[in-house]
Amino acid sequence: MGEEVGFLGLGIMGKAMSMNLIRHGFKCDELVEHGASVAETPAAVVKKCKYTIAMLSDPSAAHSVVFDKDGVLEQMCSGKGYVDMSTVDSDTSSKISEAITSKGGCFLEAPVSGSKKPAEDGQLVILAAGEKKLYEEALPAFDVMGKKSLFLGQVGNGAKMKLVVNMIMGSMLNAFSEGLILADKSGLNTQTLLDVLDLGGIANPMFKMKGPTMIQKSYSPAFPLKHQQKDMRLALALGDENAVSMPVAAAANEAFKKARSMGLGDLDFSAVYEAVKFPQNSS
Ligand SMILES: NC(=O)C1=CN([C@@H]2O[C@H](COP(=O)(O)OP(=O)(O)OC[C@H]3O[C@@H](n4cnc5c(N)ncnc54)[C@H](OP(=O)(O)O)[C@@H]3O)[C@@H](O)[C@H]2O)C=CC1
Ligand SMILES: O=CC(=O)O
Repeated sequence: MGEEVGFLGLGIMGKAMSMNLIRHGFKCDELVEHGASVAETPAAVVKKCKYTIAMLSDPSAAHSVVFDKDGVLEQMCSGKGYVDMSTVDSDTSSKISEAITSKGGCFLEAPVSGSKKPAEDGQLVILAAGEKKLYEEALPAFDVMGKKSLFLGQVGNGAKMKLVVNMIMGSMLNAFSEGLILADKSGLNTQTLLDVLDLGGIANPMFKMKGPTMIQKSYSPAFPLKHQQKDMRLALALGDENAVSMPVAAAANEAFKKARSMGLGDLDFSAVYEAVKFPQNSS
């Protein structure tokens, strides 16, 4: 990926990831600042660039950027590559893959694990699947955006891996929220709980990072709650398809849905703490 790279989707993640590409000498299209040029439509980006990377909110956004009028597909052709790093379900990814390859292009899905700070620091974990040749071509870009890239085989495997990881993460955050509430309601100091957790076998970076801000009710979005709920929903659908019973994840999804209904969808996903707390406060 020596040539100019197109980047579609400059939200929390896309902005940080594309900035890293620019910092490391990639010429990035679709960035307003820092000397990169801006194109009007996804089709115009694809026309101009050999490689286009997308980092979009959800399956519907990933789908429409490719298939809608002035979308990626209009200018896709042999010799071009499309790398979708959004978190979507494997069906969406497969449909996009089929469309891109039917026009002669190459497709790779490459969702990432790691949030705003790892994106800024080039420390993401990249879960790629699809066209191996495109993976190899994309590695120099992945190396500046991430600390580790994995190639997981056929299209869909990257999407599934990402959903499994985020299903676990969302369930853990709910258990953590309940623990904070239980500690508080039973007269314990929540900061002491964080210290104890950090010393033991269930210490982890998420509890360490989110715990103090949750205690302070500070939910500036690194990973928007609406996206975590989307991931729980998609992971539960994957469970349906495979007849995997997931009562813990289903309960966690309900809490994220409740948080959305409370208007917390654009806050950080740790704001689920407020939804978990709410029934206790209202009783
Ligand atoms: N934030 C995080 O910690 C992580 C997020 N992810 C995943 O990465 C993806 C992006 O997340 P994040 O950056 O946080 O999300 P944001 O909500 O900050 O950004 C989403 C981006 O998608 C664009 N978009 C949405 N709908 C459309 C559409 N119909 N057509 C074109 N563009 C569209 C938005 O454009 P506009 O602003 O113009 O609406 C924006 O650039 C999601 O799939 C998320 O699940 C993965 C790992 C970590
Ligand atoms: O998808 C979110 C993350 O932190 O990874």
